[in-house]
Amino acid sequence: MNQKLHLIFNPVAGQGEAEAELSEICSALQSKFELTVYQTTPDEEADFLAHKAVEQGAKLIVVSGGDGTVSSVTSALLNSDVCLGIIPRGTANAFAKALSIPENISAACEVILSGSEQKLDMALCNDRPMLLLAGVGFEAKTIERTDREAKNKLGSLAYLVSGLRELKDFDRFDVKIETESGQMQTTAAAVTVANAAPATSVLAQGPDQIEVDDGLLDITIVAPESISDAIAASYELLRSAITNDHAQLENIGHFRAKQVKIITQPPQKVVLDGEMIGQTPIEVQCLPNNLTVLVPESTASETAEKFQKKSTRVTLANKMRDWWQSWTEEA
Ligand SMILES: Nc1ncnc2c1ncn2[C@@H]1O[C@H](COP(=O)(O)OP(=O)(O)OP(=O)(O)O)[C@@H](O)[C@H]1O
Repeated sequence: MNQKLHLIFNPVAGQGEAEAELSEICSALQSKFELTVYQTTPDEEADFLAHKAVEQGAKLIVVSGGDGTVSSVTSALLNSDVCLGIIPRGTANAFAKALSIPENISAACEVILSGSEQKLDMALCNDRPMLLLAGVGFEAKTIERTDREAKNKLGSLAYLVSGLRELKDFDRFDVKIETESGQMQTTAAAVTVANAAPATSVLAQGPDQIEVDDGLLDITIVAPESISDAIAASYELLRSAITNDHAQLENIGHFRAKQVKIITQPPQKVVLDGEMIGQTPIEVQCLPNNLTVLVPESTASETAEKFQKKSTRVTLANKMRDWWQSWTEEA
């Protein structure tokens, strides 16, 4: 008998033809799985449906929608042995990009049919599940400015347009950051705490590479003095994302921690995995190896290779800790 698969499908995500996309997904997956399909509605959101599927004994849940839908489903999977598949159909598809899952429906279905299981870290931000990142300040304002109408018209360019508008009058704020190894205070325009992030999440790109399975959060602080500084910082972060090299401007800081508390003055808006969740303060805690996701074979083998390079990573982490200590002593 075929393995059971529970599909959670958001019919309004993205800009495609939902009905045709659903039937494409079902016919691709039916060859190997016995499907139960749930469609999200304003009353029955993805997290509710995912909890329902888990209660019915689901061992494999596939989510198809944008980042909001994927994030919602992960909330039902914390600390469980349920495996998650992703068929991205949103505007930004940051989860899929971060895990190298293709944005084309038939290629994403192929990953469900023949991909590999990978264990990923999850995190909790103010007790809500976080798979990608929490943005404080600039990023949150950019996301808030990007409405449904703009996303329908411009797709992912809508985020860029909002970001450029926001850049024109960016604000700075005082921030106190506490981790398990120390605390610091500074003035910043954006603070980003990332568990995983695609290259398109520019403000998270302080480090050379964001590891999805290292048990650590990557914290990037951008502290420009002027608009031209802000533009230079954005450019440097973009370069860091493209070249996998860490950002090298004086007004960009980066470090790693298992948990972090961020307090700002005045309070700043916070975006969590693409959704506005309120204001600072936030507390984020990494939950190592908490989620199992189906990824392309190539992503899984890259991860295995990374484990062989673990000694290099430990050296880098030690360097980072020394840098963090000297920075906190100066602050
Ligand atoms: N049937 C529905 N009708 C109206 N809204 C829905 C329905 N199902 C889900 N939603 C809403 O869809 C939103 C989630 O959309 P999602 O983030 O997945 O897609 P997106 O906005 O296209 O993508 P992205 O986050 O990449 O920009 C939630 O706010 C949820 O309330």
